[in-house]
Amino acid sequence: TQSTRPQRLLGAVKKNATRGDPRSVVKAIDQFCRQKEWAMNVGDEKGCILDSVVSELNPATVLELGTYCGYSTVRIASMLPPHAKLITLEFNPDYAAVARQVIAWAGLEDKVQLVEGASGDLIPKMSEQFEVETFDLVFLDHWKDRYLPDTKLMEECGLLKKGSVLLADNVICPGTPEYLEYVRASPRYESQYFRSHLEYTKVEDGLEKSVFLG
Ligand SMILES: Cc1ncnc2c1ncn2[C@@H]1O[C@H](/C=C/CNC(=O)c2cc(-c3ccc(F)cc3)cc(O)c2O)[C@@H](O)[C@H]1O
Ligand SMILES: [Mg+2]
Repeated sequence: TQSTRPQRLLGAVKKNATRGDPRSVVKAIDQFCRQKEWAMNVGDEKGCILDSVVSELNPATVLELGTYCGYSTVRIASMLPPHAKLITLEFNPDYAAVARQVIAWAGLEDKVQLVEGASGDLIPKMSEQFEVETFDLVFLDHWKDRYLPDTKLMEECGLLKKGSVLLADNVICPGTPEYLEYVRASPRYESQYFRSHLEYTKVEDGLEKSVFLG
């Protein structure tokens, strides 16, 4: 049977990255996507913006919506302080299986909890099932029409506190117009756009950083 692109991406990680070295895993995926096959990872250019937001925030609890192959999971988890936790949600079992191996290759299993399921179902269960009160950082990178409903759901479930940061990928391409309008118009958020490019291309894209004001 034919391999899938995520499986070929995993093969490139195992071939070119060093076990236990997250930066080499990130580099191997970026190289694979530049030289072999494009894939929808946040990529190296937007990834540097992601890194700067994480290092500035130094979050203890992180939620990622949409694991895909685990590229941004590895980028974020590799920068977390010792007892910090990253919960990442992924509803495609094939992608989840690849991501688990990418995260393991990077040696970051202890910092990451990959939960299989739909964000809309799992977000209301966060506090009781995953022992999380609030998230310091949420990285949104799943289906673009889920950014807004899931943000409202996180508000309703009390998962955001004053100072919590939402960082959203692809606000220009493919675009998340309803989400963008909401966080920019709402008095409960202070939003900032970081202009960049769609991963591995010259097309404009960017990240929107929105601080929850409580
Ligand atoms: C509600 C729910 N719950 C749990 N997991 C969920 C979920 N909704 C989706 N997922 C999961 O997350 C990933 C999906 C990511 C969607 N990302 C994009 O569509 C995307 C697309 C581009 C792109 C840009 C220009 C083009 F020409 C083509 C594609 C770039 C990107 O960076 C993207 O992120 C994928 O792993 C999916 O299973
Ligand atoms: Mg994306």
